[in-house]
Amino acid sequence: MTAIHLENLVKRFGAFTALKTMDLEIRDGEFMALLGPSGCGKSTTMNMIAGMEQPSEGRITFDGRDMNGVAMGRRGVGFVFQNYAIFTHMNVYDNLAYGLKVRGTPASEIDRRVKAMADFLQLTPMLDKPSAKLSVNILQRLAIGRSAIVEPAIFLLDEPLSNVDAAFRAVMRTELKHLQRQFRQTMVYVTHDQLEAMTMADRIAVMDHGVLQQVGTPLEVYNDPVNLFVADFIGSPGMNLLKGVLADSDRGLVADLGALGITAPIDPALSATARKHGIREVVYGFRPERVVLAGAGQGIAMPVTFIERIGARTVVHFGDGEQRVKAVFDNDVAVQTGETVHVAVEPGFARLFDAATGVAIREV
Ligand SMILES: Nc1ncnc2c1ncn2[C@@H]1O[C@H](COP(=O)(O)OP(=O)(O)OP(=O)(O)O)[C@@H](O)[C@H]1O
Repeated sequence: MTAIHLENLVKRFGAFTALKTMDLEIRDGEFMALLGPSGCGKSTTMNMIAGMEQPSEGRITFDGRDMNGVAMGRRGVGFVFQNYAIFTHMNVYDNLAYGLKVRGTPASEIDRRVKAMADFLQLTPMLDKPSAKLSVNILQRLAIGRSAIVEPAIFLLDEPLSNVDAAFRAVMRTELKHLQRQFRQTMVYVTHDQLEAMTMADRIAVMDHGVLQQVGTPLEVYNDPVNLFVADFIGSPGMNLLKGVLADSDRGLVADLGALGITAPIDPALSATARKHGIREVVYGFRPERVVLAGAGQGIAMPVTFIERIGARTVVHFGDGEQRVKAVFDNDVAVQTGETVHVAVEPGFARLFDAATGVAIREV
């Protein structure tokens, strides 16, 4: 296990700055996901940890040791890419054994570990199969096994599941988490898929445009996004984000949600921050999972425009135009398209953002 510290990391490719600033501590044995849209700098960050790219500024330390100038092969990292790096002229057994052989591990030890890894990844029936004949799913599983078998202190995975099919991806999410629990490696996992990050990671580093936006546990980034980017990127469907203007009323500060024709009361602690910073234009956010059906005369009356039933979950779309609301219910819900129903947000689950900066308004 090794702690990784990225300190004021910057990466430029000529005039283009791919990573504008990155300060991140990845703890010993932690599963950290680097999550963000395509081009945000995830792979660039990962390649610098691996030693494939050198930082333009800042430094990377492993357990306090500066990695600047330390070659890739001497960093003790295992790496799995989107495109599996497998020796197609070898069978499954020899691919798994390769890393141990080059390290001079005794043959009996190699045999024991290859069989244990094959068993763990359900590759035992294929051990003597030529790798060239394997399916994409099995190849990626083999690529993971081949890197994991040498038990690197740090295991880096860059979108390892993006080429495999959906059912296999779900299986591998569980297996990768198991693998990490078993070997207690420090794992850094690059993905643009928030579901992968949410289900596997201990903490998620959310990135956008070469800038780290937020680091937190899956629940922290889900419940308390620091800005509108994180609020929108995390969650499926994303957070409901309604434009509003703050106004004084006899109920204290309220957000006038224009097109919805309602005013939402603002938590006194958040009101104090908003007043202190003179914020007027806001975005009022709440998770679709926190919308509840309210009794007649309560909440907001909204027309149901569309219903998606996805197995045990139902996504109900309310309203149209700019101020639309989505709600997710765990079970089938007794509403019909075209009907007007009353909905409300569970108390304590609304979030407020400064519309000008996109930053979450927090208690001071
Ligand atoms: N060697 C390079 N030379 C020039 N630009 C590069 C180089 N490598 C990456 N970039 C650019 O840096 C930015 C970040 O790339 P990076 O691969 O880190 O993004 P990413 O978040 O991993 O996205 P993706 O999932 O699409 O790979 C992109 O705009 C990319 O085009």
